[in-house]
Amino acid sequence: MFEECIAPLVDGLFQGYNATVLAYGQTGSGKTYTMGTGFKDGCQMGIIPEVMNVLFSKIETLKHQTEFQLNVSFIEILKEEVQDLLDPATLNKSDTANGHGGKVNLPGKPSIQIRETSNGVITLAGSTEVSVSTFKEMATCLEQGSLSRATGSTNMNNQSSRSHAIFTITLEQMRKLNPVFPGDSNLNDSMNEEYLCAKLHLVDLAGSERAKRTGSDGMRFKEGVHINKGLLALGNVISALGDEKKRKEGVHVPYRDSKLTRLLQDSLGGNSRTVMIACISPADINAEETLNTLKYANRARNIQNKPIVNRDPMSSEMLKMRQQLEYLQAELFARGGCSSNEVQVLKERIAWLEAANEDLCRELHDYRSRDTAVEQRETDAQDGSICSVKTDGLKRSLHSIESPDYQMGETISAGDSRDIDEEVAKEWEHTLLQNTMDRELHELNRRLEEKESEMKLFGGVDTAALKQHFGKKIMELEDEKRTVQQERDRLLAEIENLSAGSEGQKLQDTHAQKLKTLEAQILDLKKKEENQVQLLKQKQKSDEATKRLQDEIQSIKAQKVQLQHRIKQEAEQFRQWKASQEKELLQLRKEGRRNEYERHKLQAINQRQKMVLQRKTEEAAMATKRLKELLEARKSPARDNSAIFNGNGANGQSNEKSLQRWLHHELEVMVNVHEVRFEYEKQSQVRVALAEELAVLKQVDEFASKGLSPPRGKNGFARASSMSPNARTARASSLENMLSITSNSLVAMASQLSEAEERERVFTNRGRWNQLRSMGDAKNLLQYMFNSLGDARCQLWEKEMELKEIKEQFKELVSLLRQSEAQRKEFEKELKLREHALAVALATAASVRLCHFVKLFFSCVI
Ligand SMILES: Nc1ncnc2c1ncn2[C@@H]1O[C@H](COP(=O)(O)OP(=O)(O)OP(=O)(O)O)[C@@H](O)[C@H]1O
Repeated sequence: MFEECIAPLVDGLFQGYNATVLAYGQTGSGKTYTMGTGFKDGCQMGIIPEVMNVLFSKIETLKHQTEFQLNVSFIEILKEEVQDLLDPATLNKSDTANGHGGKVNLPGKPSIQIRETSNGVITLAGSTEVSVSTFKEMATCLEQGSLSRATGSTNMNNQSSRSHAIFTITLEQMRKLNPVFPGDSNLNDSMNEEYLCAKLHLVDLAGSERAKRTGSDGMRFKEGVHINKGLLALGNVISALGDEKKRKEGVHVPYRDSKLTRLLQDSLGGNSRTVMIACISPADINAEETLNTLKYANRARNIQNKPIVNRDPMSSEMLKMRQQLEYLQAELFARGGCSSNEVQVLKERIAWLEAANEDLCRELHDYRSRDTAVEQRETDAQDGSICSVKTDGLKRSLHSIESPDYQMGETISAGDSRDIDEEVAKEWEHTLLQNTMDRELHELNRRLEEKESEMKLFGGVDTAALKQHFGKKIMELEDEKRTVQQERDRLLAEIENLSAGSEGQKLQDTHAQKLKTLEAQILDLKKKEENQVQLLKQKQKSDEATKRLQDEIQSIKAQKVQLQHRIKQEAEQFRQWKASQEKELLQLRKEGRRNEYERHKLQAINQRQKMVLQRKTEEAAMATKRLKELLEARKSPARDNSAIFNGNGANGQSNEKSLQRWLHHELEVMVNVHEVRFEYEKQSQVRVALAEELAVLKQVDEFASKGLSPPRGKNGFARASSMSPNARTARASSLENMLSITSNSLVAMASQLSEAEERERVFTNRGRWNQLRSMGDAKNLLQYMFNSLGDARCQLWEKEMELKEIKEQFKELVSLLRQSEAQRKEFEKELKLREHALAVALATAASVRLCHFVKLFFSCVI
């Protein structure tokens, strides 16, 4: 953990970054153990001793180039009071005071105050800061402070920390920097130094605790209340900082609610790199606390700090000046002595700037023309002119939308397919537009980056400083020129005054020589001055070019913002359109599903009807066939009769049998005719119903084709008009099919019936009994008929009895069914009552638990 989380913070200290390590968790979970705040007898366990090790070994390696100064302070917050653990006065008393809250501020010693400096840094006024230079010294401080810290025994920890402890290491460093002017290190020492100061807070918080579990009472209980209060305030701060929503809303962060949060203000959301260690217990009895700690830590993860390098203001200023100086040095060095080169460089720069400017103008023009084209496309799309380009992708997507299944094909018919066309075209158009705009944005970004990097070439140049520098230089040159000119004038005057003697001649020569040199100097100075003026002018030009470049960048940025805004708008419009489309599609799908269901239902009805009809028709056909056969058999009565009555007249018994067969046959014909007539009537009724339904369907279709709504309230119209056109067609064709089947069957039956009637007419009156030739035959037949009638009656009676029995059984079944239905209702009622009772019981239990929790919460707060 140290390598992963803490070592980088220690490294950061050397770069001037503040850091904080916080250990948080329930009592007895190992915070003190982890932090090493219980450092005793040189036993090096925990983070603080480890930090000390790394710190001193690093100082050892860097000490030849940096001066270090280390200070430590160690304080604790006990019952909302800040106590100094390194105060020599309290140190002596610690033996007696420790562990039992016997800590009191010594009389005369002002208590430690938390202050905030003008630049928002939190300081502790009155706390002892011990300067240390070795590991041992620092370890002594830690050990002494740890000994002075308030600890006490609870049920959950033998040596429970009763306060929040903060061990602070302040690292000050004075770094030697490389001199700006090589070989000029004696110029100003302070300019070649950098001062950094960083603080590392190592915080061992007191553990959150529940009085019931820690078994604390009296003073220990009061301590616990204070501890929880401080932790609650810390929780509120973490919550305000860690909740993104709250952060965005700018919710007030209650740092001032407790001393702990006030002291850690910088560490939580401020200028510090902070690590929070969540100490948890693996015991299941602590599961709730463990979960709370993890939630706490999870929230703390979202806090965003803003660490900065803590350089002292003088040092920062110095750094800035150094950078400026270095730049000027470089400029001077680049321009020194070779003015024509310099002019050349400037000229090149101007030419390049002008070319860049032209490029920018051209791009701007391109962009504007593209922008107009996009706008044109937009207006076209609004006018409803759908893009005529139909790519493969478009066709594919059209196909995929059209294909799904029957009901979609049914619902998305002619008119709807146009909608799909429009939808796909719109989607396609949106993608096209979005792509174009994205490309444009990308292009703009690229150019902006290009321009900005070009600007950087100029950006680094402090033009005002350069101008000032050149102005100063020109003034200096002018001064120098003036001095030289004055010298020359003086020499000229001297030459004139000198007599023409040899001495004078000699002096004159020397003066003339001097004069020449001076003239040459003046010329040289003039040249330099001109060069400087030229440079200044070039500089101005380059400034103008820079300004133009800046303007261009601004304009590109404005365009970029506009484009981004349009992309956003377009995306939003498309999203809304898409949502409405999806809603419509959903509606259509729903309708489609309904239609599909209807279609299946109709199919099933058609199928069933058809089957029933077929069965009936088959039965009718059978009856008709039988009738036909019977009638065929009766067509040759003479032959039969002769066979019956003449051929075997001698045999009386066989004659009797023949007569009986004849009677049977006659009866069978009669029954059969009855059956066929019955079937005929039934089928006629079915046919009428089918024909009526078909007529209604056709009328509804007619109305629909005319765009009218069919008359309301008319029989069958409502059902037919609720059907989809396709379903109507399917039903109509099925009806026609069934009609043709019934027609055929009816025709066959009608022909047989008419034949039977014809025959019947022949046998009316006594024609039927012409078969009987003698009284004996008649008596025999009558006897046979009487017997048959008697048998039939007896059978009828038996059947009636059976029917009666079945009816009785049916009645019993119905009453049983009613009883079981009543019982079911009773059960349901009872079940509902029980459910209600259970819900009430649960709610009561929950409210009791809530009350208990609230009570507990208030007791903690109090
Ligand atoms: N990782 C560990 N390995 C071994 N012992 C541990 C470990 N963590 C904690 N302990 C032991 O558990 C006991 C309680 O630990 P510690 O005092 O650090 O808890 P704490 O969280 O600081 O409690 P409190 O909040 O009450 O001060 C100590 O005896 C400590 O030595």
